[in-house]
Order: sequence, then C-alpha cells, then structure tokens
Amino acid sequence: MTGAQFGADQPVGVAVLGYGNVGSEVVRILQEQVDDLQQRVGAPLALRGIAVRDASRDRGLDPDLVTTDARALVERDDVDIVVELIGGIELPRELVLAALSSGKSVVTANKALLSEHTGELAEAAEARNVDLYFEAAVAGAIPVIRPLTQSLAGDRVHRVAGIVNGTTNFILSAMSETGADYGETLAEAGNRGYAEADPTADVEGFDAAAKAAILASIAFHSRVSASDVHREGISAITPQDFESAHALGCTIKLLSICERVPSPGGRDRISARVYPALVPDSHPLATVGGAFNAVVVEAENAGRLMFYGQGAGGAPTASAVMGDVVMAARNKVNGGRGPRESKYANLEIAPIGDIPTRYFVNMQVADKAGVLSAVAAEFAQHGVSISTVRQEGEGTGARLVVVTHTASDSALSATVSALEQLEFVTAVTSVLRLEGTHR
Ligand SMILES: NC(=O)c1ccc[n+]([C@@H]2O[C@H](COP(=O)([O-])OP(=O)(O)OC[C@H]3O[C@@H](n4cnc5c(N)ncnc54)[C@H](O)[C@@H]3O)[C@@H](O)[C@H]2O)c1
Ligand SMILES: N[C@@H](CCO)C(=O)O
Ligand code: NA
Repeated sequence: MTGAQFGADQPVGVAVLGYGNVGSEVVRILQEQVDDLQQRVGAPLALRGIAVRDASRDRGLDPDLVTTDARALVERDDVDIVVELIGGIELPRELVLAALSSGKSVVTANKALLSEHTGELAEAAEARNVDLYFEAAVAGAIPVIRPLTQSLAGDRVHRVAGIVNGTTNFILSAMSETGADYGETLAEAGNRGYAEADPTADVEGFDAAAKAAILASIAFHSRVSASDVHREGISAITPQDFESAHALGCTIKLLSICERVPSPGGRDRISARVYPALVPDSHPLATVGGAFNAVVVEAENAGRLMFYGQGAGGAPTASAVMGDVVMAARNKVNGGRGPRESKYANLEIAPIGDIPTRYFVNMQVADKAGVLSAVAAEFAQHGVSISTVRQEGEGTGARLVVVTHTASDSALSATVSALEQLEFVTAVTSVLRLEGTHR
C-alpha cells in the first residue's frame, strides 16, 4: 500500500490492540488531540477499533469501537496502522505478522517480541514496504531508537549503556535511600503501571536484556537476540550489599551495557550484558532515581550523549507510541518509509568470560589471624589484582569486602570457586561488578 490513496480528507485508520496501562493512554491521546494530530499528519487519524480481552467491562468507551476479535480488527480494510500493546510473545507475533503481511504499518512497545523475532517481523515489513516502529519498546518516553537509527546514522557507535528498566530502578532506589522492603516496593511499581504483567521479567533482568538486544542490534548493525545477552537480575541484592556499597561511596544499579569489543587484527565483536553493579555516587547514572531511565551513548565523532527521562508508565510510554503513529501516518499520506532493519555488519557476540570489569566480592569469614592472607593468596593465584579490602563486623558476623582491579569474568569466577573451598570462608555472599571507574 502506498500513500497515493490518501488525500488531506482521507483518514488514516488506526487500530489499538490492548487497552491496559499503555493502550488506554494511547486511546486518550488519539481522542483528545484530534486536531493537532491531523495537522501534523496532513490527514485525520481515525480510531477504527480497540481490541480488548474482556468486552463486558465498562471502560467508558464507545461500544462500537470495542472488540475481542483482534485478528478481525487487524485485517479490516479501513485500518492502515496497527498499534500492538497487548504484551507477551506468541499472540502479538501472529497479529503483527498478519498486519504487516496485509500492508499495514505496525507500532509496538513490545520489547519481548522484538528481541526474539525482529528478523521475521522486519522481513514481513520489507516484503510489503511498510513501517515497523518501536520507540516505546526501549526506555519508554525517552527517544533512543530514533537517535540511534537516524541522528547517528552517519557515526560509529562504540557503547550504549544505562538504566533501561524502571521497575528495578524504582526498587533499588528505594532500597538505597530508605532500606525499603523489596516486596512492598515491587507491588508499588505494579500499581504505578511500571512493572510487566509478570514482574519476574523485570526483577530477573529479562526486560532489560530484551532492551539491550534491541539497542545492540541497532547500534552495531547486527542481529542480536535476547539469548545473546548475558543476564543477571536483582532478586539476590540485600540491604547488606547496599551497606557495603555505601561504605565504598557507591550505590547499586541494574545496568544494561552494549559495547563494541575490538579484537586486535580481527573483526570487532559485541558484548551485550545486564547485571546489577556498584556505581560511584559521583557517576551520572547514580543519580537516576525512581522509575527514571538514562541511556549514555558513546560514538566516535559525536562523543558522549546522555538521554534521560521517564522509561515506564502509561502516559510516558504512550507519548513514544504516538510519535511513531504520527511518523507511520505521515508515510502513509506522503509515501515513503522510515529506516528499515540494518544488519549488514553482522558482528559476533563476545562471551561474558572475555569481558574485563572490576569486581566487588563480599564474603562471610572466620574472624581469625591468617584469613586475610589466605583470601588474598587466592586472588593472586588467579591473576586477579586487589584494589581494596575491608573487614566489616566481627566475631561470627565478620565479613571481608574485596574490590578488585580490572579482571576477566572467567578469572574472577575461578577465584570465587576457590574461595568457596577455603576453610575460613563460610560463604561468598555476593559478587557484583563495579562500573564507572577504570583501574
Ligand atoms: N507499562 C509500561 O510502562 C510499558 C513501557 C514500555 C513498554 N511496555 C510494553 O507495552 C505493552 C503493554 O504494556 P502494559 O503495561 O500496557 O500492559 P497491560 O497488562 O496493562 O495491558 C495489556 C492489555 O492487553 C489486554 N489483552 C490481553 N490479551 C488480549 C487479547 N487477546 N486481545 C486484546 N487485548 C488483550 C489485557 O487485558 C491488558 O489490558 C507490553 O508489551 C509492555 O512490555 C509497557
Ligand atoms: N516494565 C518495564 C516497562 C518499561 O519498558 C520497566 O519497568 O521499565
Ligand atoms: Na524510547
């Protein structure tokens, strides 16, 4: 389908699938900003229907707009743009493929779907020369997809790193500031519309890993899927980790890091990883609180760029969705398409074992002479250089907190296994990375 059939009076038909946190806000904006949207698109945007799971609930919507048959809505002749806001993978995959293959452009906020099926979806969009837009899928309202695919299209990106999950940032910020209870804070993130339907996706890092896969794919012009991303969540972080982090002048953040890894004499590789890390209080990411997100992009010529704002919540996410709807609608009216998938570089993924970082190792130890030297010897044996060691507590509560210089993940893992065998070490209670410092 091209824009040829659209004139200034011919409406562009929009179908919204899902009327939850984000879908309801998208419908509100479509209904409240009719005139402005028409001016920006160059033709009216006509809401053709809203697919819901249960039509019996009173949502105050025009009943003629509401349907439980999402598939039939997608396939209506008067629908030009399908907005998928149901979540999950299999049903949205079928609906999005049906939309694209019948020549409709698609806007989605569904990072789980994209991080598994971008290839298939991009090919379906290519086959019908239509748009597949997903600004809302990464960092909610914050423009990150469009800057990477358009503004920086003439530069070489080296690193995209930051905080891209609002729920975990909300929880970690509360734990850091008030020692708040983990479960209560998670429930509050759900009430505010930040958390996924299954919050495991947030707290175990699946959501951040899906976003890292999308960011790495577009930043490095390669296909990266969720299974390529090394992932660790926040469910094992304790108040004691925060105490130790604060004593070191740090806080703890769940970071998503996508990096170009140079190989001397060879092709660059990609590292994409998600884990909770200590971040010095002086680092810009340390001050990102609540459900806010921040993404730092480092590019060869642009230098460092930082994007900050609301990464979750119904209205902020709907803002990004609506930006995409307007773009897709303009393309319908004027002809043309937005950027298509770019995967020409086809870079390989570097295993996490090859990636050097600094580490923080917290262990319970016997409060005896010789413990420190035995522990230090294990680090030395595995070639991991120690930066600082602190003893916290005493007697049966004695703990050693070791911060290392840069070491590879594989050397650190071997050190931790050896420490666990030491008679004096009761338990290695946590191993976290330290980011934002280079020593
Ligand atoms: N909430 C956020 O902050 C946020 C931010 C960015 C991206 N997202 C993404 O946006 C999408 C929607 O998120 P949400 O928070 O609005 O979720 P939600 O659970 O609030 O809404 C999803 C809605 O889809 C409905 N639904 C389920 N099956 C359906 C079916 N067969 N037909 C029609 N409707 C059906 C559900 O009843 C629910 O109302 C997800 O992919 C999510 O990952 C959400
Ligand atoms: N559950 C996600 C929604 C935004 O993608 C978050 O907390 O960031
Ligand atoms: Na965004």
